[in-house]
Amino acid sequence: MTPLLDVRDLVVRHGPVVAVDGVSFSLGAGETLALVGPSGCGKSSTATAVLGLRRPDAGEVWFEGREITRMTERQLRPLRPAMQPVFQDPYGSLSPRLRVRDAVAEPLRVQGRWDRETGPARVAELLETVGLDPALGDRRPYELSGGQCQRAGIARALASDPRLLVLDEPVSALDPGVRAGVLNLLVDLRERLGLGCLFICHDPALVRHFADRVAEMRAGRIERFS
Ligand SMILES: Nc1ncnc2c1ncn2[C@@H]1O[C@H](COP(=O)(O)OP(=O)(O)OP(=O)(O)O)[C@@H](O)[C@H]1O
Repeated sequence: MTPLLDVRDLVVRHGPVVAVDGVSFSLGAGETLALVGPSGCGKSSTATAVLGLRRPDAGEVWFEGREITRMTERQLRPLRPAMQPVFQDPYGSLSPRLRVRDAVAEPLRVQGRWDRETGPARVAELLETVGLDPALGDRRPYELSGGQCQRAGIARALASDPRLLVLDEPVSALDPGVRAGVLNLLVDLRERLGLGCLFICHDPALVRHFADRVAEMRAGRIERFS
């Protein structure tokens, strides 16, 4: 079967620094692969290349059987909703200007899927899906706790009906007390929605709880899978 994501011999350089040095892995639909390793080993650089946010210097990224590495922005645009990032900083993924309700609605509007009749109920449903009271939709991000804000960012990602989530340290900035809640939410969503997840994390203990497979990265390379 065609994998959801197939990364082949990926190389990413930042000037003279070789951040990713020939990384290959694949990920099936509904599967979670964790990328673990020390700070600076190239995890985030891998993520940005997978998401098509930067072109790799060499190698290929295939998404659902299509090679996206050499696509133009125009060709890539219809695929972008299917691959959604969730970043470390919960406040960074939501515009401070927008109420949470509008931030979650924005992908629906941008993708031409907003319906004035059903849209508000869809937004409320998305907020409930991530364990937030829809009444919090009236607030702006800075009026939410870190955990609530990360949940709102996940609701926004889900508004695009993604098939792949690329989670870059999604709970690392949260208080230890709320981490487990957000992690359990991610486990639940992954199972309910059949999402493929590339889960980037520096904490091997967290990863064991969450991933089907673990790729250990060091100095730009995957040293082993377990
Ligand atoms: N925009 C950039 N410009 C220059 N060097 C960069 C840039 N982004 C990353 N690097 C370098 O590339 C290497 C890999 O960084 P990357 O952020 O991908 O690793 P990481 O494993 O995600 O680290 P962390 O867990 O600290 O985020 C590091 O040496 C880093 O300093």
